[in-house]
Amino acid sequence: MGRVVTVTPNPAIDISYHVAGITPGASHRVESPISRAGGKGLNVARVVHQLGYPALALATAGGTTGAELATDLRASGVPHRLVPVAAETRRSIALVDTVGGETSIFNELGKPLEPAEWQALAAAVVESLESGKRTGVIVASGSLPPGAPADFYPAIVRLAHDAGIPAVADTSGPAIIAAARAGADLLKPNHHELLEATGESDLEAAAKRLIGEGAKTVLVSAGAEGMFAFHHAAPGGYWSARLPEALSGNPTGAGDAAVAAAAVVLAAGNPDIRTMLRKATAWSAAAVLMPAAGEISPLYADLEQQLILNWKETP
Ligand SMILES: O=P(O)(O)OC[C@@]1(O)O[C@H](CO)[C@@H](O)[C@@H]1O
Repeated sequence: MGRVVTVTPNPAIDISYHVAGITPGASHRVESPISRAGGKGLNVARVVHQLGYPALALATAGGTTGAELATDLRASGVPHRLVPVAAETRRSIALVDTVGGETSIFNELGKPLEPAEWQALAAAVVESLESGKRTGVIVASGSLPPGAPADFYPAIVRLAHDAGIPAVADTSGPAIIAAARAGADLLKPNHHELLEATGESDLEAAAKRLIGEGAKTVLVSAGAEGMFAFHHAAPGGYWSARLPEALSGNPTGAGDAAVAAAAVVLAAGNPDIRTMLRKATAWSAAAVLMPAAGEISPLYADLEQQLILNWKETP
């Protein structure tokens, strides 16, 4: 199987605070803060690597947080290449209420990159494709920092297609529409990102809009409701998958685990939508059981056995 190459222009140092009972306006003590290299594409590469599949993470890194990100990534053993940038790498904070069951996420926007830094990141993608190692899929993940070139993710999709391999994009805002128009093989927005980016009020209409724009498959993660899969060759309906009972835990990175699963399926040259949906839903649920993003519980295979899969015909 070819490796999964992930591209993360706007990575983050992810800080997770687990607190038993969060009261807005109150002061809280945090016993065991977790701090690690994050950002969607790094989480995808971590999960792919954890499950023993080949991965390469490409990302930017700058300033002290960038140095911290580099140290943590090195320690993780995930194969990676970091493009040095002048701007300080951002932080993202997840507040997990272990009693209330709610998680709140605070994503810094990130700082603008220089045009030469964007070119260096794109060049790293080209070099990964030209290296002797076979790449099976390219995954472009995460929000873009302010001032990012609108064409960056579409350009990544084109690079993948020129190399004859599929491209996945997991992002938000106008970048999702741009990736769809470039013909991305898979888009994986969450429910809220999907409605926000398309301006639709209904999940099905919104996903079909992305297919209409040019995306081949749209996987929508919808928390406790599970996951929905729309495919361009099956316009008469969509698949859904969910567990009999939703799991509680830390949902940060659950979507990235879903992307990791879908990327492994695509890289193996088996783009069957049901296989992709099953694996993506199970890995995503297994991520909720872990304290921080970028890893999944070994229970993922058991969870896959429990899934309820449905095909819904639509007019
Ligand atoms: O600002 P983005 O890129 O949309 O989200 C960033 C982020 O919250 O997403 C990951 C979880 O999916 C975290 O590791 C990370 O910091």
